[in-house]
Amino acid sequence: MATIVKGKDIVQAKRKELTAHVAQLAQKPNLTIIRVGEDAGQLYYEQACHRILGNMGFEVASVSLPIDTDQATFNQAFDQVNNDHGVHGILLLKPLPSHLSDDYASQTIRAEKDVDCFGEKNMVKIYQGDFSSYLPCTAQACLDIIDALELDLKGMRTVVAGYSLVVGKPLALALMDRGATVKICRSTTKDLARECRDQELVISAMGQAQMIQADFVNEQAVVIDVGINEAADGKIVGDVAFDAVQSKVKAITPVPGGVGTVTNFVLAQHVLRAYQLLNK
Ligand SMILES: Nc1nc(=O)c2c([nH]1)NC[C@@H]1CN(c3ccc(C(=O)N[C@@H](CCC(=O)O)C(=O)O)cc3)C=[N+]21
Repeated sequence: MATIVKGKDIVQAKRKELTAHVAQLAQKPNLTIIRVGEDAGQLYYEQACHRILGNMGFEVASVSLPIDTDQATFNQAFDQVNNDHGVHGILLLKPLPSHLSDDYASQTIRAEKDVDCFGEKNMVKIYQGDFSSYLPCTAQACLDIIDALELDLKGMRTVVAGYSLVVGKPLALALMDRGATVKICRSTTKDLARECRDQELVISAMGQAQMIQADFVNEQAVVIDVGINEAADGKIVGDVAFDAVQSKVKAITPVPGGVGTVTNFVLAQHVLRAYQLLNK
């Protein structure tokens, strides 16, 4: 039986501290979420942000644009949020509809407001090995879970399955920076089971339910499930076949209640940092 790694246990004490800190500020730190369309995963995250950051004393606002918004209108809406002095952190929900590019937003976002690290300035730093600025919240959440488990990443055989700009790629770079031996896979990797089977740490961020099965893992493995997928019955599930895998491995994060919970807390930390940077 695996240790079930609950996000709540990792963030609970720190959440109290952060809430107390926020209560003492002159003004509520503001997170503004920009969403185009009505994607289920994005709405789920957005609602969680409103509820959880709201309860911690943040001000959370949403700018919701229709799915057929054109590029000029999108850029204009982005400018408005980026230039608004009342906004401290910006979360642009991904993915955007395929007819829209985030090039303009990524090139112009004020680095201090870039709490999910999609802007070019912050992204380049990560590529250069400078992790002093923001890391995307979900990638940071995985590192926080690794730290809570006190895993020694030096030389650790690690698979990152999934290579998105918001999770897989920055996470792989951060793990390499900490000395891990990182193998990057994706859902189309030939024989993914074979690539995962002898790994000490398996992180799945592919966004496909039931991808990681019991024969992908060994008894010593730690499994971090980043996936957020909607099952046929409307429930949210991860990338890992949880019941089968948890009976075999050393430790595993559940969905919901695992990485997502920590992601939300990291976002709150980043918005507080944005507030501090902008009020210096
Ligand atoms: N630019 C960008 N960054 C993202 O990080 C991003 C995104 N776009 N688009 C959508 C997906 C989805 N996602 C979630 C993160 C946390 C929860 C979450 O907080 N879940 C909690 C609680 C949910 C609840 O209690 O309702 C949990 O799993 O325990 C959910 C979903 C981030 N995404």
